Amino acid sequence: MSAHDETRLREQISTLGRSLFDRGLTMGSSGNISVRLDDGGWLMTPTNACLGRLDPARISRMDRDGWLLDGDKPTKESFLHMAMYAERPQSGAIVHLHSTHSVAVSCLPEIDPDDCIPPLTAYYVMRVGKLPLVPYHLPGDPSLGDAVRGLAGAHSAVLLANHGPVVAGKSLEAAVYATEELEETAKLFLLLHGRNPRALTPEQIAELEARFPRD
Ligand SMILES: O=C(CO)COP(=O)(O)O
Ligand SMILES: [Zn+2]
Repeated sequence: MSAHDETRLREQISTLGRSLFDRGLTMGSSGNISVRLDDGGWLMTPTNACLGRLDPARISRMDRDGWLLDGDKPTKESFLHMAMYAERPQSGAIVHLHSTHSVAVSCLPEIDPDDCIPPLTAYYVMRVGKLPLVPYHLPGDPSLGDAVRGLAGAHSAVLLANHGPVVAGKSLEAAVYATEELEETAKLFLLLHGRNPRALTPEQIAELEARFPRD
């Protein structure tokens, strides 16, 4: 990857981070973003950084073993991102947010831990699919990586209990789109609570998956 490409990726992380933050999709210094590099390493947002005010030059660059090569100290969830990448060679980027409605769903006692949000809309099926719940762990706890490893091969998105979503995509743009779709569908799910909404049928889901395969 050329220096120009890496510069472009650093700018894209900062631009999309600001867009997510400015729309209230994560608060304070919560959330983190990573992108896989051609050499097997990653760019990751620094720990305790506000996604709305990232400095492209200070984004952490790590090698394929997770050692910091330059930039600020990486997110405390770096091993969570790396565990997900290890299971998903097709994924080029990961977004983790504390987006309000998704976090709200992650706190509900009655959700199905194998599939937290029903298939309410076509775009949710196209961008997210089945969303498993990962049991609660401390933020930054290395055991979170192990918990995600078993699920990430079959799922591009997981929901951390009482915490928030972690979403992988082929590109950073794809991961951001999927995270936004997840948040909007979590909002719909909560809006429709108690109203017995009609979810898509297995046939409708199969048709979408055939026509618009996810990564
Ligand atoms: O969302 C977060 C932890 O889960 C934010 O942590 P970092 O500031 O270390 O990225
Ligand atoms: Zn978090």
